[in-house]
Amino acid sequence: MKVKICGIQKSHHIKAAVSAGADYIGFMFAQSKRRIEIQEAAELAAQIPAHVKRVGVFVNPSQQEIDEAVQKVDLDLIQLHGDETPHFCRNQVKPVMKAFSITSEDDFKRMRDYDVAYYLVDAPGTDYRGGSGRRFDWSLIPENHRPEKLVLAGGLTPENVGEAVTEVKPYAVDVSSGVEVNGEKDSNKIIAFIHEAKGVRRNDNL
Ligand SMILES: O=C(O)c1ccccc1NCC(=O)[C@H](O)[C@H](O)COP(=O)(O)O
Repeated sequence: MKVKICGIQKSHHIKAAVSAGADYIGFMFAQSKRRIEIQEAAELAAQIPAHVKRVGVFVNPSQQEIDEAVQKVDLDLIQLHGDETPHFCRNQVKPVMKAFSITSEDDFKRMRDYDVAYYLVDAPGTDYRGGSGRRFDWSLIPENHRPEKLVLAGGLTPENVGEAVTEVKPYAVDVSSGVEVNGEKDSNKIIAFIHEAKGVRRNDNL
């Protein structure tokens, strides 16, 4: 199981995520309490080994904004959380992970218009367009929805990610709020989440 840790802002959280086996690390460039400036993200990204993918998260960005972040942060993937059109997604220089808020089965029909590398399914945002810490009803995900391209997000935690992996069988799981304490990322939670998602037994590291 692949794991993406989103909204990282500190170097020691990158170290925790990388050492526990994270596959993707996300930087928030959109309006969010987790927002980071491009220059800061570039400095943090330099600490990420090449086998871990760097993801830039945007909401309705301009092309110029994406291009600048791709170049300065050396992004591997672009995550789009707004109302970006299929055409906009298709015309990016890096693979796109398009986020969809799920409230009904119809939301999956909308996805058919998009030809992207990954489809991230998330609960609807509250204050922002993502990162709400809320779960959506996983039973809305159609059985045949290309599991090799599905990224499950929304309200995942170290406690429920094992169940999510077994039930939904996505390509990857994505988390932000569930690895935070008092609104800040927490290294122990990051490590626990990655281990639970990947099925690493707790005493494997002893
Ligand atoms: O995290 C945010 O603050 C955010 C704000 C605006 C757009 C997207 C945002 N997050 C994107 C993510 O990839 C989150 O990990 C995903 O929405 C799940 O969040 P959570 O339910 O908090 O685990």
